[in-house]
Amino acid sequence: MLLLRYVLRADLRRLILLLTVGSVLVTLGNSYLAIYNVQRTLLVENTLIANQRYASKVAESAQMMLNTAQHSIAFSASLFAKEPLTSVKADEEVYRLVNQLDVFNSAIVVNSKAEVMAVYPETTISKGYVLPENTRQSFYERKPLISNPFHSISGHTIISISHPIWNEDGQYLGYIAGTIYLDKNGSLSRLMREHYFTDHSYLYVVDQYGELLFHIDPERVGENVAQMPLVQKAMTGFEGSAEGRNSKGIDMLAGFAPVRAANWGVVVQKPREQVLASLDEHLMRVFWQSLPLAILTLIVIWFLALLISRPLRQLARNAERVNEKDVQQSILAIRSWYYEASQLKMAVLNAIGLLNDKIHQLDTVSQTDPLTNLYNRRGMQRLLDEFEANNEPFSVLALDIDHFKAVNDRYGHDVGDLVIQQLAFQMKTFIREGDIACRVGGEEFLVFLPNTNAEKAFNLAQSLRESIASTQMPKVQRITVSVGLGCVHESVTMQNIDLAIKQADRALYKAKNAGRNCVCFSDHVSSSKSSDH
Ligand SMILES: Nc1nc2c(ncn2[C@@H]2O[C@H](COP(=O)(O)OP(=O)(O)OP(=O)(O)O)[C@@H](O)[C@H]2O)c(=O)[nH]1
Repeated sequence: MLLLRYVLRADLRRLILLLTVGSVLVTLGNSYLAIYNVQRTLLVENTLIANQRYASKVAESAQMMLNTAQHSIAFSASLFAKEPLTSVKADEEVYRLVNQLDVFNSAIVVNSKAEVMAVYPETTISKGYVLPENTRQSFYERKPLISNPFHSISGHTIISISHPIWNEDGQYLGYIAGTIYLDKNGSLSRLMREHYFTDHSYLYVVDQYGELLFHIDPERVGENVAQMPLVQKAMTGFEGSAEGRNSKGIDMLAGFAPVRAANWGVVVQKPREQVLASLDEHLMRVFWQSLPLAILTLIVIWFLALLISRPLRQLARNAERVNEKDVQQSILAIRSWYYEASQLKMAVLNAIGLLNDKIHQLDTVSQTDPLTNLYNRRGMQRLLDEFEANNEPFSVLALDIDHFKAVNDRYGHDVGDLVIQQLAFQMKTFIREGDIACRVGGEEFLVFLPNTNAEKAFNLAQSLRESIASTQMPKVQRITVSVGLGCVHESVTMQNIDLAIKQADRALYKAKNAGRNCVCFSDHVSSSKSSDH
């Protein structure tokens, strides 16, 4: 809401700020997203590769252990080929197998009648025990075997590694076998446990039927997980990696590798969420590290926005007060340091110049009499204000055409106008530079003579009157004027000015009464003591 209000009160600076800050934020967001995506892909790929390598390494170790076990059993079987298979010899061999290698949990020698000849350690099975039919795989197949996992009579899940015993004549004497527990006491289990991870990764081993041979949760050993897609991949006999769900519905990144000697699959996996958790931390670190620079960037943007918008802002502010006197000065002072601002500044200055000219024109028109182009009463008042402001003494002539009514009556109004125009022209030509003539009524004029005393003014008035009287006028041949004179000598106040004009009027009246075509004046003109003559 606040942001909306801020935008709605938009000015250039805010817009630049919003635009640039928005762009920076979008760019930053994009960068974070890109970093996140690239890092996530990398992390997932690296985890998959790492898990595959680990699975491969563990599978290799298991393979080596099984190979060692097979070689040991094969060596023991070869011993009986050279020497007669006696009970004592068999006892010695099973004892050696279990204790020397630390691979087998138990060992057994079965003779050609499927009777146990030797067993170590003696548990539920003892010498003379005849193997039941369903446990005679090694006995019948007569070849080196790694059995499928099975539950022993003693309650362990075990595998058996067996080798047939042939004497030198090729006669089958039975077989020797070592067993490995798959539960926590077994050598295979110990081997797997060495590969425990501390980072939420874990591994498990399945046989060719998808049964768990090893799992970090010992309770799950023996469970069939063949339906799990990851397990199915691991059971293909190839090394690889894949993403998939575990039995609890958790997304996993898994690597797998086969133990070919036993058709097993080793799977190493890590929850995807755990892998990506580090990425979130990483991204937060990137965010905090880039924050000072981002803040600095925003400050620089703010400063630049200020710098760019400043001349335009100042121009706009000045445009608001275009009527004020000093506006042109303040616009000239604006530092328009780039092209657009400088052009705008010129345009605004030109516009203000034009406006002032226009105002001046209108002003002049409003202060000028259209018929004669002399000042009218309004123009005269401005003049008087200046006299007062400058405390400038002056004399004033009140001038009126004699018997002008007769002119109008005889020649018509148009001729009367021409006469007024001609008279005005003659007055303007006659008066000195600095003197000012005004038309204040139909055929009444006031002529202001700055810094001119009464005597000088009187002489001037006489000359003007004579000049008019001797000038040829349109149609009417000749006209005369009567002139009254007033003066302001000192203390040029508006009151004294009014008094001087009134005195000039009265003097004019006097001149009319004196027979016209003459000049009369008041000698005391600037104070109430003045009187007319
Ligand atoms: N043509 C013309 N006549 C004007 C104008 N303004 C005033 N008048 C006339 O000027 C005449 C002034 O006459 P009056 O004031 O009686 O005085 P006068 O006839 O000049 O006689 P005195 O002043 O006493 O000598 C009137 O007839 C007005 O109509 C104008 O602009 N043009």
